[in-house]
Formats: sequence, C-alpha cells, structure tokens
Amino acid sequence: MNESFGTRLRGRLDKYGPLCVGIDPSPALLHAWGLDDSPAGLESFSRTVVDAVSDVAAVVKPQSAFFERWGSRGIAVLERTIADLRDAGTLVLLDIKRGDIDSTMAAYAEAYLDRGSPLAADAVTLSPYLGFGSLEGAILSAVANDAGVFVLARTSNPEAAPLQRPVAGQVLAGAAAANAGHAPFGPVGVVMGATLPASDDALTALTDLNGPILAPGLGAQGATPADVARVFGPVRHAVVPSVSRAVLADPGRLRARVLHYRDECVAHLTAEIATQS
Ligand SMILES: O=C(O)c1cc(=O)[nH]c(=O)n1[C@@H]1O[C@H](COP(=O)(O)O)[C@@H](O)[C@H]1O
Repeated sequence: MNESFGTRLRGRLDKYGPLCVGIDPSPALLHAWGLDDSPAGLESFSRTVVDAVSDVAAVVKPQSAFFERWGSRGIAVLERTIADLRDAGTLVLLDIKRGDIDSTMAAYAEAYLDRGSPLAADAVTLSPYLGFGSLEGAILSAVANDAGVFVLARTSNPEAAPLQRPVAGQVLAGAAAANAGHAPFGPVGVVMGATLPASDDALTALTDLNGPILAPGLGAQGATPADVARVFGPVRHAVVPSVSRAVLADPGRLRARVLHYRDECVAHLTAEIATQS
C-alpha cells in the first residue's frame, strides 16, 4: 500500500524542515532574472527553482496562474515542472484555488489529483466558496490517490477578512471532520495566512484540525518566521510556512534565501515548541 499524503508530508517536514517554496514566474520576476516572458522563460525559471530548492524545501508550490497565461504552451511547461519536481522527490502542491459544484469538481479532481493525469500533484489548493460539502468528491479523490487538498480558510491578503471571518469556522469544522481518524495528518489541510493577527478567532479551532496548515505571507506580504511561531501557537508543529517572491527575487541568491527562511522557521518553530512542553 502507498503512503498517504499526510504520512509523506510529515516525513518531509521532519527531514527537511517546514518550508514551502513557491514557483511564481510572474512577468516582473522573469524580467528581474533576465528571462523572456515566454514559455522558454517560464521553463528556464522553473528548472532553476527545482534544481535549487528540491532538497531544502519540504514542499514546492507552482502557482498555476503564471503558467496558464501562456495557454497550452504554458501548461506544457507546468506539466514538465511537476514531472521534474516528482523526479527530484519533493512534494508538489499545485496552487489552483479551484472550487465548483460537485460534477465540475470531479473533473478538476481528475485533472489534478488522479495519479495518471499529466498535471497530477501531491496536493492542490481549493476554494470552499460553493460550500465545504461541494469539495467532498475532490477529498475522496485525494484519499484514493494518496494526495491531499488545502482549503482556503483565512487567506493572507488584507481584503479577505470581512468575507472569510464569518465562515472560517465552517471551513475548519469541515476539514476537521474529514481528517478524523487519520494519522499523522488527514488529507485536508487549510490555508491560514502568516499575516493574521494572533487574536484571530479562527486560530483557536486549529487544535482540532488534525491536518497541515499552509501559511503564506512570509516576506513580501510582511510576515516573519517569528510571526509564524507567534500566530500558530500550539499547532506550530503542523504549520508549513510558504514563501515565493522574497526568495525568488534573485536567482543567484535563491538557495541561500531559501536556506535562510528554512533555518529561521526551524529555529522559531522548534524553539517555541520546546519551551511550551
Ligand atoms: O494558496 C496560496 O498559496 C496563497 C494563499 C494566501 O492566502 N495568500 C497567498 O499569497 N497565496 C499564494 O502565495 C503566493 C504569494 O506568495 P509571496 O510572493 O511569498 O507573497 C501566490 O502564489 C499566492 O497565490
């Protein structure tokens, strides 16, 4: 039997530290790297990131939008990037933020979670805006394929709060119910910004989650590794801090920046855990 996503993720977090590194080949970053904004530029950018970070990041997260800009040629680069990441042995979290009615979700699950698909990832990001229940088929598909999903709960961007605050509790309860009985993590992670105030109501529900927490917002959006430890309190062992632009700014310093963020996250998250117990 294959290992579940939760088991594989826990293994990577314990061995490589907690960091998720994004592959976000925006026009601005391609320009900063001296690359053309073209499928060839995307490919060169992605290969460089894969080579530099696969053995120091627990998870790598390609942002699908930057590949979709180039239509089928961009998607072909995304397929190769996913294959390269799998060959390098890292976990691939494909950032697609999809959410729809059940029949359409089944098609997304076939595209991104079915083992045989050229775009299949170890996990994907999903939006619960059509109701947590609309994601049920995708969650079942993730389990069947030893994959996972990360559902948006409280995102890192400031304009999200009025919409998400009233419903984050439902998202977290749905995720906790889907994760019941699984160890070390269930298949349903949640996305909670590292930029959140430590007083945010939704944070208290995380103790029952039994799943991983993707925490974007390090660097460019203002959060620090110390914030991650402070915000996530007793569940910091389950946090996967995510960083893109702050490490991608300069290809010559990419690996050094990733190591810096990784080591800072390890220091803050494990030191705080040690002082708590
Ligand atoms: O799902 C995500 O990764 C995500 C969730 C969130 O709440 N905020 C957020 O910025 N992201 C993604 O994280 C990346 C930006 O990271 P930075 O460049 O480090 O700010 C983009 O790919 C965003 O889509």
